[in-house]
Amino acid sequence: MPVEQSQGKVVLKHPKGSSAEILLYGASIISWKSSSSTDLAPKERLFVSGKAALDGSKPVRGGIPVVFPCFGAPSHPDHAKLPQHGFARSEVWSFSDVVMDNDAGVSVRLTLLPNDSIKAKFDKPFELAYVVTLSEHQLSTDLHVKNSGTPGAATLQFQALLHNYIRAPANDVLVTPLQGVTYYDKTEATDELKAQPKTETRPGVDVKKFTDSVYENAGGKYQVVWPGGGLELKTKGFKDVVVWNPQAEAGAKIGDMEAGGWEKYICVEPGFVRGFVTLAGGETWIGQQVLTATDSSVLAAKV
Ligand SMILES: O=P(O)(O)OC[C@H]1O[C@@H](O)[C@H](O)[C@@H](O)[C@@H]1O
Repeated sequence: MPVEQSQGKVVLKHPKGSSAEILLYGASIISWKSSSSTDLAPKERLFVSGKAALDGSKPVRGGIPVVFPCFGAPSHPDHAKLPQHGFARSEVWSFSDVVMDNDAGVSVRLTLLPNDSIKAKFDKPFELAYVVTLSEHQLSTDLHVKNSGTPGAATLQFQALLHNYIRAPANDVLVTPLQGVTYYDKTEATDELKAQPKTETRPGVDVKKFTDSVYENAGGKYQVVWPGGGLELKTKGFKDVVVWNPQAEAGAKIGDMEAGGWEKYICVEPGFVRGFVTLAGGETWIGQQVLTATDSSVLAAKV
């Protein structure tokens, strides 16, 4: 069966061998195995820490957590009661339906609506739908955010981000093309320095040291390459991108990070995180990413 559901998990299987596993908890994708056009053996493309909780007791350290309605510590008054990165990654979503099931791909929709625990912290009318589509070499994830209030009712203001933990040798990986893009460096010591815009000068961004950079209006299409491997990210609606790797400096302080885990991934996270999306009652916003497994020589030729 191309879509299997069991014990809080949805598994997608493509006839050509790729697969994806999604927890209803947080709609967190915890595995994506895919071949590429030049490497025909499906292999794991995401990193999940060996110490990650997968039992719904805390957000998953790895995979693709969904960040909504705030990125980082809340900075908007509507989000004041929320934890870092909001509630979407720590609520149980509902399986809605199979959207597509054919040779091109298999696709499912999960949804999250306000419940009592959310309303206690964020009493705004919203509906979230998350459509995950698996094809031979690609994984697409679309986040639909609706202000479910009536036209003329209060606006819904939010940030959203897909926190991709891409399995890659962190000390050999490069992200392009971010040269010339304005970014904010969250590794700086003070709030004042964190808020100061910098301009990226590197043709390829590495994470050999502790990196936590928020690139604003970053272009929407990125290559993540390392010797012998690579991924391409294409996005819509997510105008910004965050590049994060804690290295040992910050990684050793993360309780659910396995020893040396920071050497095994890079987070490249498309989001709308500088400023806020504002939706009037009845309006919907869509943020989309398409991850394509490919090999670095193909990507290098495109850069
Ligand atoms: O530990 P968390 O809440 O999952 O966050 C991990 C990281 O997520 C990144 O998106 C942030 O830019 C970092 O500042 C943060 O440390």
